[in-house]
Amino acid sequence: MTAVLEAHGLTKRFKDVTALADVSFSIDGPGVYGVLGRNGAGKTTLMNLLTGQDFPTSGTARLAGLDPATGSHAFGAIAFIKESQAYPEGYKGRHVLKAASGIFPRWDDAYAAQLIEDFGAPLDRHMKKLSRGQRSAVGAVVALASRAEVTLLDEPYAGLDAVARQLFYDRLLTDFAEHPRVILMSTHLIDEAADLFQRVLVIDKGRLVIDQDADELRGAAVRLVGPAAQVDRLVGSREVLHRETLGGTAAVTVDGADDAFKAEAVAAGLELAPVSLQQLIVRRTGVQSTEEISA
Ligand SMILES: Nc1ncnc2c1ncn2[C@@H]1O[C@H](COP(=O)(O)OP(=O)(O)OP(=O)(O)O)[C@@H](O)[C@H]1O
Repeated sequence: MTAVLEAHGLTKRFKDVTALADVSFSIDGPGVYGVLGRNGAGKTTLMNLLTGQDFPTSGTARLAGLDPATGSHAFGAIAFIKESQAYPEGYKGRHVLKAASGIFPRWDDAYAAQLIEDFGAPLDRHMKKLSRGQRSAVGAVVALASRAEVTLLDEPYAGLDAVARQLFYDRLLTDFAEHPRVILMSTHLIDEAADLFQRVLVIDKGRLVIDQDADELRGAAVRLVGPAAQVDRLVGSREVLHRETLGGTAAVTVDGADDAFKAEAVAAGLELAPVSLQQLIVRRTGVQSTEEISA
């Protein structure tokens, strides 16, 4: 089977900056996939390479088995929505939507009209004069109503307020259930968007450091709180992502916590709390820390 999106040893250097280093992965079928990472991690670079907006220094990117820059992909099969989208001079929201309806064969006019109302996307003002949130609103309509087989979203809703962002997540999940497709979305707002993703790719300083099923990842770490000696004994040689102590009490975030370990912790009377996807990623991609908190 031909992968829908594929990277093999994908590397991009800008003079002395390595934006992406030896990234390999394969996305084989419909799903909502998260590309997560800190500022400057390489998320936009990855999306630019996957859509042929830029060329790799080495390695290969493939979109539906073809080179994204030179392959003859089906017209309108790919949508790439990004915050920094440039529009032709004089374009208003309605021009953007009209153009999109001509490009994407699965464009749904009725759905677009509903989304325009939901997001309050202004149609009669020049794109250049819109606020960041208003531009994002137009982008969100295109992102969803295009129903492209492969949709790449680079922080598409970054300018939207919290209410509109929640609406975007709800609409995306509902529409995806009815029209499954490959949606690859980058975001900083990990906890907010966490429930959308079935698989998560985390990039740190250009390297792909996590490529894992989101549910597996969510259950992989726990926070244990209890008497320090007891916590440490139970943790043993497991990887500690974070440790805080207050007097004789320790709070330790442990990676690789399986069901047996969790049951043992509960049986030992230790407090056990789940670790959110955001906390886990921050811990795995941040500096491992040990804190002594003075009372
Ligand atoms: N055209 C360019 N010229 C030089 N350096 C670049 C260029 N584009 C990106 N970079 C550098 O490559 C690295 C990765 O940038 P990229 O935009 O891919 O990160 P990002 O994960 O999308 O960041 P953010 O979350 O802040 O948008 C950064 O160090 C950035 O400064």
